[in-house]
Amino acid sequence: MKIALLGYGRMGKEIEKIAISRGHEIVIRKAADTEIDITQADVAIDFSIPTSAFENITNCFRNGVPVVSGTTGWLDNYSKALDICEENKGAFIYASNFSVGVNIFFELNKQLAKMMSNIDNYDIAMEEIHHTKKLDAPSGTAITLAEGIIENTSKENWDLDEASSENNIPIVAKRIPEVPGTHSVWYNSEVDSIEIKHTAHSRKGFALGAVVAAEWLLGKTGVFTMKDVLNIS
Ligand SMILES: NC(=O)C1=CN([C@@H]2O[C@H](COP(=O)(O)OP(=O)(O)OC[C@H]3O[C@@H](n4cnc5c(N)ncnc54)[C@H](O)[C@@H]3O)[C@@H](O)[C@H]2O)C=CC1
Ligand SMILES: O=C(O)C1=N[C@H](C(=O)O)C[C@H](O)C1
Repeated sequence: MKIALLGYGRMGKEIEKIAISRGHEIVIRKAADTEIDITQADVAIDFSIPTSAFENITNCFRNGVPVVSGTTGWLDNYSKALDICEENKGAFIYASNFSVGVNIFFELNKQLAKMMSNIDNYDIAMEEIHHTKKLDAPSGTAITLAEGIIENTSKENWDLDEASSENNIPIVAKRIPEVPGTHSVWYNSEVDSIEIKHTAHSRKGFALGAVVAAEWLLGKTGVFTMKDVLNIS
């Protein structure tokens, strides 16, 4: 496949290595707000910045190029992007996290939330740790985890705060140099704690997942998720 990399930072460069090792060609490397001819590409992979993702993604829809996006922090515009995708009969996959491990973790988190929903005396807490260059907090992955808990319990929202409250899921975001991404969910009671945790050891898992998603998306029309790509039920 001819791939356009929309965003050529830490992730763009990691994706490039994996894409080339799987026989693909990189035809565009976009690292700023510059003009590009996206129609040269069979598929685009957007790992850019929160303020550029919407424009990058919708430019692909308008030009008939399928797009995979992993950029976080732009989701206020997500439903507008889906409308533009539909108008143009585009193809789109967004995931807050493309690694296989985290997508399994998302399902585990939902199952655990369901099990805990009728058990009293446990407080939920969540922590995400990332490198100090990360622009957004909490991470997109932490937000997806919180949404999975909200779907399956009486919790109503999340809060970037250390205090626990009746309806909130408190998320603590820590920034430590070089950490690729660590997410933990706890249920704490007076007598014990239950903890589930995912630790990324590098960016390879995110990058491989994004390339696999792009391979899977080619030739399809519509909006999909990593559950479709990985066939997780
Ligand atoms: N969904 C997932 O699995 C993962 C998502 N991410 C997310 O991906 C995004 C990128 O992460 P990193 O590569 O670590 O960041 P980075 O800061 O290393 O790279 C972002 C790149 O976007 C470029 N850029 C700026 N304006 C642009 C524009 N208008 N069009 C295209 N590129 C532009 C910047 O110059 C930079 O090279 C972040 O939002 C991060 O949270 C990161 C890892 C995994
Ligand atoms: O910015 C990062 O690095 C990461 N961002 C994603 C997120 O916000 O969840 C995914 C991963 O944790 C790395």
